[in-house]
Amino acid sequence: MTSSYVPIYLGDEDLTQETRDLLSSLPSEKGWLVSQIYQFEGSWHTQGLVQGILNCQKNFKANDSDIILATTPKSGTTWLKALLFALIHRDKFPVSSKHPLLATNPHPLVPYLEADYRVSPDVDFSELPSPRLMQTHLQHHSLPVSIKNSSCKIVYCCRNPKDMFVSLWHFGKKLAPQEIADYPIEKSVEAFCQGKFIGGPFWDHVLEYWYESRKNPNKVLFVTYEELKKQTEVEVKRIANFIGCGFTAEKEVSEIVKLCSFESLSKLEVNRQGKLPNGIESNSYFRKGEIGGWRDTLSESLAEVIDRTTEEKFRGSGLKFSC
Ligand SMILES: Nc1ncnc2c1ncn2[C@@H]1O[C@H](COP(=O)(O)O)[C@@H](OP(=O)(O)O)[C@H]1O
Ligand SMILES: C[C@]12CC[C@@H]3c4ccc(OS(=O)(=O)O)cc4CC[C@H]3[C@@H]1CC[C@@H]2O
Repeated sequence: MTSSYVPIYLGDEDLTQETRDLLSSLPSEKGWLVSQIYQFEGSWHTQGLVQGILNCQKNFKANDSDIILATTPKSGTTWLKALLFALIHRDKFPVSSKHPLLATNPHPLVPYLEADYRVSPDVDFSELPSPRLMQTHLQHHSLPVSIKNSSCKIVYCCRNPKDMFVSLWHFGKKLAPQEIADYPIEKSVEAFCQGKFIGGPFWDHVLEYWYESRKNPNKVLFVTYEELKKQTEVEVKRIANFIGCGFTAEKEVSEIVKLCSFESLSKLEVNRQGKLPNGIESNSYFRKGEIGGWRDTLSESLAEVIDRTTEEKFRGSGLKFSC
């Protein structure tokens, strides 16, 4: 059994026989936050997620106009969900006191593919307004074939691994204090560097999308949390052009950037109180929203362990994180 705090879609109830058979053949380990994780197609997942991924790979049919947000967990998913939602729907929802992001957390506004397919294998996204916007944490090679073969666009966002790790560490501490206490930070860094956590290995995830974006720049846009933070308007315009909804008015850009900023979203009642449909407290997705915040949590020696892994993994790729 997975731990009780785990969102229902990551849990291990009602798996199909096909998934049970598959799981019994997969390498498995005690997770850092959940009791058991499984290595499927090179990446680590809970039993429930493996079921969701299989359903999604079998049943999801991408439209040419779809926009897929792909991220590693804790790398700016919430921010990009808000920005992309606001960009895509800006004609229907101009920035005003009635904007949906003022009343709804960004997560329920943008479906999370493998999680939604976990809850319901025949979930229907055909009612979503076009262009449809959906999110995934899947590695590129695990995406449903139709995402790769259609003309839909993929916006990929990652973050420097030390901040990503620290963000996940604090997220876990909030969600599962006991599991974190049982799993000291040194062990978590070790597991992280071995890639053994949901969605890991981090570096393989990033590299795959990095190479895809270079091979096919009209299909995959590579964004980093750091660049988005440092020059938000420039990056938002780049994203808007990529998804085919470029701006004419500068004012529109700055209004969307302001609406989706950490400062604005984190202050809203809807993001401070209550739980999301996945059972996680809404405020868990808003902590510090900074670059380099890892310094408050990681010792120099633990930071070096992550840096060494990054150096090894990214050698020769031309990819570097500034932090
Ligand atoms: N609008 C926003 N702008 C910048 N960072 C944001 C943001 N909304 C959430 N975040 C930060 O993004 C991280 C969560 O990532 P995800 O959305 O992928 O789960 C958290 O980082 P920290 O824990 O470092 O603060 C969170 O604070
Ligand atoms: C999907 C999720 C972000 C990832 C969260 C997560 C990440 C790593 C974990 O560690 S390990 O047990 O695999 O070692 C566990 C979790 C559990 C919760 C996951 C989050 C639920 C909603 C977020 O988008």
